[in-house]
Formats: sequence, structure tokens, C-alpha cells
Amino acid sequence: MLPVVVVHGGAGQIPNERAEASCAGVREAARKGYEILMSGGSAMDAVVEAVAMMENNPLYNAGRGSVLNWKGEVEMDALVMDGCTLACGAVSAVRRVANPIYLARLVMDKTSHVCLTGEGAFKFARAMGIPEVPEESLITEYARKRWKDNLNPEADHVQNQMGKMGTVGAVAVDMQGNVTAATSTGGMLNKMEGRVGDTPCVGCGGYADNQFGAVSPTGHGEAIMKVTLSRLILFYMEQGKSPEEASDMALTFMLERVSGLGGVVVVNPKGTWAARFNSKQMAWAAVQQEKLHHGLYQERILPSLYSSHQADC
Ligand SMILES: NC(=O)C[C@H](N)C(=O)O
Repeated sequence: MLPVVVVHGGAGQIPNERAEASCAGVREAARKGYEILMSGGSAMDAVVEAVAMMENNPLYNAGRGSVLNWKGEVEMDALVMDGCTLACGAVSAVRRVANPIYLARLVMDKTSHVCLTGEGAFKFARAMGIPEVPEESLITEYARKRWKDNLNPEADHVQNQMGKMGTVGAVAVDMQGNVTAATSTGGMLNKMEGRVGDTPCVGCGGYADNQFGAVSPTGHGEAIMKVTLSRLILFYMEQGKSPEEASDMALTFMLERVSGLGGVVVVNPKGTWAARFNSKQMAWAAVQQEKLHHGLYQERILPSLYSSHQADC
């Protein structure tokens, strides 16, 4: 088994002026995760720290830089999962915390629950000593401008969300062969207040099981939930598919069945990994055997957003 960390910075179409920095951010996060693994750290520490680093980077739609809901507020979702025990922790629609991924991990470690939401999640953060941050500190000029532009009811929210910036996520395999997944997001641009996306839903916004592997997805949350994307990929892997084949099959199914756009990072317990997407771009990076791999564009074209498949019911 070969330890590895694979991270993504969201599926979509990244504006040219943000592309380079988005790619640099995922590379930095993957290196950070890998350093943790190489110093004997756990796969859980590696994915949580890689994701926290991207939450702190205002370029991504997670933590600082999150997109705004229709009222102009930040509500964030996050999930962690440990493939050794199937322990998982999540928060949804949480406000005024800098790193929802740390809070998700605390839900896993310190409670008997899997997911805490809204005000309850925020109160739990305070009880755990996580400081309250002003909402303003999470909001960037860029996010506010996009929110304003999209107040127009005619705006295509799914297309706009997918078009500009993304959720962050990571998967890893450590030296003990444990696999983990972590995902964090501000959700969909101009979403309704209280909207919960795929990210905190186990099997949708991430999954990890030492028997099969781990997945962290990004993309249109409602579509991801309808096909339980993360678990579907692991189901295909359980049937003998490689991480790449399983990802492509599941992403194609999501596109054809519910017109869903998105991308995933995936590992199996041996350390075979994949970063695949059916959107135009997804910033991703992986480190294994001291080698950094990274990308932004499709290498091999999957059915893309430009071929509009609609399932007939
Ligand atoms: N860009 C994203 O990945 C959004 C996230 N999956 C959500 O729907 O909340």
C-alpha cells in the first residue's frame, strides 16, 4: 500500500484570473497532507489539515470565501469520515466558525451523533472552545459581488455556482492502510436559507471504508444527493472497478440520470487514486511517493455539461 493524499478545489469553470492561484492552493494543501502522512500522521489528520488550509484560502467556496445564501449570509456544511471504524462527523448550515471541518471532526470525536446543524452546531462549537468569528471575516468582495449579481431571479444559480469556484475536499491513505475523506463547502450560490447540500450527508458528500476506499465529491449538491455519488463510486469499486473506472461510471450516471455536474477525488486502500470530473474544470492535486501530480482540465473527455442529457421519466 502506498500512502497518498488527493485534494480538490471544486468542479466548475474557473475564471482565468483565478486559475493559477486555485491550482497553487490545491498543490499546497496536498503537500501539507502528504507531509503529515510521511511524519507518521493519520489519514484523518492529513485530510482535515489539507481541507482546513483550503478553508482558510479565500479563493475557495469553503470557510473564508464561502458563497452567500439569498439573504447575503454564510452557512457552511462539512463532513469527515474514518474508513477504519466508519466513524463520521458532520455539520450543516453552520455560521460564524472559521473552519467547519474542525467542527465536523469534533462531532465525530466528542458526540454520539453524526451531524449537528445550524444554531445547535454553533453552540457545540462554543462549548468545544472554537471561537466565534464575525460573519464579515468569512465574506470576500468577490463572494458579495457574485451574490448581488445573482439576486436577479432570472440568473441560473446552478450554472453560476458551478461556473466560478468550488467546494474543497480531500481523501487519503496512511501508512497503516486507513482511508479517510473530508469535504467542506459554503454550498450553492444564493441558496435558500437553511438549504443543506450533499456535503454533510454521509454517502453523498463523502464516504470512507477501509475495505473499498474513500471519496470526496464536488458539484451540484442536489444531483449528488439524488445518486448518492460517493457511495455509488465505492459500490462500483466493490464490484471490481478501479477508482478511475468507478468515478467515470458514477459521474456519467449522474449526468445522464439527473443532468448532474461535478467531480471527485478517490482512493482505494492500496493507494490507487483518481481525480475525475464531468464539468469543464476541477483544480486537483495528489502526492504519492514524493511526486506531486496536479491538473485543472479534462485529459479524456467525459460526457460534459455541453451535451445535455435529460432522463425521460
Ligand atoms: N460547489 C460545490 O461542490 C457545492 C456543494 N456540492 C453543494 O452543493 O453544496
